[in-house]
Amino acid sequence: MVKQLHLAVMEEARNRWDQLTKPPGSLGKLEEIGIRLAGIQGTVFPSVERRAVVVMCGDHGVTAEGVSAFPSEVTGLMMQNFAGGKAGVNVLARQMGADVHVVDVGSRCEVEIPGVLRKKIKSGTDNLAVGPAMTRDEALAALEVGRETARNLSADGVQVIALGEMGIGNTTPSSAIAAVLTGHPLAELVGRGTGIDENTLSLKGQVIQRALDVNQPNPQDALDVLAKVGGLEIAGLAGVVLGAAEAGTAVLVDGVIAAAAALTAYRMEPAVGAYLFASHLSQEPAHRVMLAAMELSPLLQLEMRLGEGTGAVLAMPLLEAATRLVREMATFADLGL
Ligand SMILES: Cc1cc2ncn([C@H]3O[C@H](COP(=O)(O)O)[C@@H](O)[C@H]3O)c2cc1C
Ligand SMILES: O=C(O)c1cccnc1
Repeated sequence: MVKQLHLAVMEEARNRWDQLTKPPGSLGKLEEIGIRLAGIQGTVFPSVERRAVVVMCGDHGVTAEGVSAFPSEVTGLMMQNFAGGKAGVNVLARQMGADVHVVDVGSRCEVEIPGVLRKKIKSGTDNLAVGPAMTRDEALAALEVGRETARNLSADGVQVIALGEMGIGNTTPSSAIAAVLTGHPLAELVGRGTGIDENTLSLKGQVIQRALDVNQPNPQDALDVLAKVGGLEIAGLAGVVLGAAEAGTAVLVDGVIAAAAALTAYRMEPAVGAYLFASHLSQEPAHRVMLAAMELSPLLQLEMRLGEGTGAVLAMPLLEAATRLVREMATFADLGL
C-alpha cells in the first residue's frame, strides 16, 4: 500500500519556505521539491543524504527486427562496465555520492558478473513484434524483483532512489508503452534511441505498430501492456517505483525508459505519483509526453539521451539543495522582521 503524503507537514513546510529570507516562491521548483520531500519523509527538514541508483538490465527479442544501432551483446558488456565502475552512471554516481546497484533481471548474458545481482526472470524478452514480450507471470516476477530491491534499499536507510537501466532495444518497448498508456499518436513517440538513421527510424515505427496490432494491449490494464509490449528491466523499474513508494522513499525518474516504467507503475497505483521527481528532459520524443501524463516537470535540459540513470543521478544535488535551503536559510523572524 502506498501512503498519502503527510499533508499537515507539507503545510508546515510551505509556511517555513514562505518565512525564509526571500520573496515567496522565488526559489521556484526547489520550493516544491522541499515541500514534497517534507510530505514524503514527514518532516519539514527532510534529507537526501543516502542515495542510490538501481540499474535494471534486460535484453529484448525485438532487436531481431533491427531497431537499435547496437547489438544485444552490448547489454552484457555494459553490465561488466557497471561492475567495473567505468560507465557513465558510475562516474556521475561517484560525484553525487550515490551507490550503484546493478540488477540483471533479464539479460541474455549467461556469465556470472561479480557485483551484478543476478535475478534473471528469463534471458531476454520474446520479440514483441510477433507476440507478447512476456507472460503476465513473468512481468509480475520482474516487478517483484524491483519491489524487493527498493524495499531492501529503503530498509537500509536510502532516502532517494534513481531509476537506471541498460538493455539494447529498450527504447522500442518504451515508445510502445507510451503510445498505449497515453493514447498519443505513435508517430510522435518514436525516437532515435542509440542513434539510428532515418530508414531505421521508419522501420522502428512500423515494428512498434505491428507490436500493437498483434498484441492488442489493453490500455486500462497496465500489467497487460507491460507484459505484451514492455521489457524485463522496465518491469523491474516499475517494481522499484512501487516498492519505493510503499516504503516512503522518493524516486528520481530518468529518461524515456525509466519514464515508461514509472508511468506503468503510476497506472497500476496512482498514489506513487507523489513520490516521483523527474530529473531531466530526454531527446526521445516519448519522454515529454509520459512526464506530462504523470504531471511531472523535468528539472534539467541537457540534451541527454543515454539512460543508465545518468540524468536522475545528476539531479540529486538539486534535491539536496532544497533540503539545505530550508534547513540553513534564515527566516524573517531571525532578522527581527
Ligand atoms: C554503449 C551503450 C551504453 C548505453 N547505456 C545506456 N544505453 C541506452 O541505449 C539503449 C537504448 O537504445 P536503443 O533502443 O536504440 O537500443 C539502452 O541500453 C539504454 O540504456 C546505452 C547504449 C549503448 C550502445
Ligand atoms: O531517454 C533516455 O534515457 C534514453 C534515450 C536514448 C537511449 N537510451 C536512453
